[in-house]
Amino acid sequence: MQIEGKVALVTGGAQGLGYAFVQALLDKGAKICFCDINTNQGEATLKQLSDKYGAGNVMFRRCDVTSQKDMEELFKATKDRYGRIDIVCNNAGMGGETYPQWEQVVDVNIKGMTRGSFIAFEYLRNDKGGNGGVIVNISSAAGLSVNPMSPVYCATKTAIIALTRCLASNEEVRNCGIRVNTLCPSFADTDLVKQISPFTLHDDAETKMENSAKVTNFLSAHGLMTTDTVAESFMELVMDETKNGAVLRVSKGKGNEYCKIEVSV
Ligand SMILES: NC(=O)c1ccc[n+]([C@@H]2O[C@H](COP(=O)([O-])OP(=O)(O)OC[C@H]3O[C@@H](n4cnc5c(N)ncnc54)[C@H](O)[C@@H]3O)[C@@H](O)[C@H]2O)c1
Ligand SMILES: CC[C@@H](O)/C=C/C=C\C[C@@H](O)/C=C/C=C/C=C\[C@@H](O)CCCC(=O)O
Repeated sequence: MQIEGKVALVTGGAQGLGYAFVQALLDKGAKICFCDINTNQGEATLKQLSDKYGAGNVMFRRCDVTSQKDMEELFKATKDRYGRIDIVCNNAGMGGETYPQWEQVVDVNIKGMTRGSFIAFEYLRNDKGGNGGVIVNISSAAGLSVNPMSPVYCATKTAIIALTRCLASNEEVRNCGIRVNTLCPSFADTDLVKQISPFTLHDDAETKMENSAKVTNFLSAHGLMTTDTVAESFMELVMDETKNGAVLRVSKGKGNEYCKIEVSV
């Protein structure tokens, strides 16, 4: 896929991996709409990107991906501004293993990405005025190899792999010219990783210290990628038109690994 002149929508683009995906797309000549629930960070990122790439090539809207109304308005505003949508990155996500945060994790990580995929179909489908295109859902290596410290987060990321594989292998979706891929990064240097707090049955200080040490050891064992490294893998899923239903794991230690997840037909 040639990126020059294409229009991309990225959720959770104010910082972290989403911000890196936005920059990688702008570097290739895309026009961008990014959203985020964090208005202050979104506005600050918008100013930075507008100064660098031109205000006509990037827009920001506050949007909560758990809100159907917000997301419908986001897609409509993007189409109204740029006249088309070709690329959708469902990136917004969060971690959390205790009540009530874990319910928000499920809402954002599963329902938010499902919502973003389904609304994207209405704008990309070439049988109803769209141009076809590609959806990249951001899962995680934690969706491929789970760990006892993040049961809820891992469950949500495994769900995204299943959602993506099912949608990509659906004949109706394929016949509308839409590709659906998922990226499964291992650890990258973002706020989400800095704020990790593992699942635990105990709240005593000693257990918290033990769990904190486990997380630190886990992180150091896997290593941290830069967000730009992850963005390179993301762009491969966007630009390579042979990639549909791809499950791409990327890690500091092993780089890119395409994973085979069975689809029963
Ligand atoms: N950082 C990693 O190591 C890593 C690894 C694998 C997968 N991921 C995934 O990458 C994605 C981005 O995470 P990140 O590491 O950049 O974290 P981050 O916390 O730096 O960025 C996430 C962004 O999403 C936004 N967001 C959260 N909830 C939202 C909502 N309801 N509506 C709109 N925006 C919302 C946040 O405000 C933030 O700007 C997530 O889906 C995460 O699970 C991250
Ligand atoms: C230290 C392992 C980590 O998964 C533990 C997390 C504990 C609780 C918080 C949880 O809700 C959030 C997890 C966030 C993980 C961030 C990045 C992962 O997506 C990367 C997975 C790396 C891997 O498993 O190879």
